[in-house]
Amino acid sequence: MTDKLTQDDIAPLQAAGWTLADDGEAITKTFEFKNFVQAFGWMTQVAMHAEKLNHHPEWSNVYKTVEVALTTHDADGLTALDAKLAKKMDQLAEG
Ligand SMILES: C[C@H](O)[C@H](O)[C@H]1CNC2=NC(N)=NC(=O)C2=N1
Repeated sequence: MTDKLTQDDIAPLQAAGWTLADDGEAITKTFEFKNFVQAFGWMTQVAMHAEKLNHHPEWSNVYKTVEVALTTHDADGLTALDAKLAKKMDQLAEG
């Protein structure tokens, strides 16, 4: 099992707009797109990466907004997999 992230690992994610949950066990972010197709297209791309990583987001979509929470259930907290998926999500949202 991957080690838990330290505050030093989490700081750059917070700088990129991710919010640390009060219990420290998840990071959250709200992604806003131009329209539903952009939002759902992004979710589809992220889903392929999540499956490849075997690490899956908790998320919900309303029209052009996607609310995301990342945590590693197996570790009851944040691990490198969450950081990796968060970065991928940011990258795909920019492009
Ligand atoms: C059996 C399977 O490998 C595990 O359940 C994986 C699947 N996807 C997962 N996704 C997330 N976010 N956390 C996990 O602990 C996790 N575990």
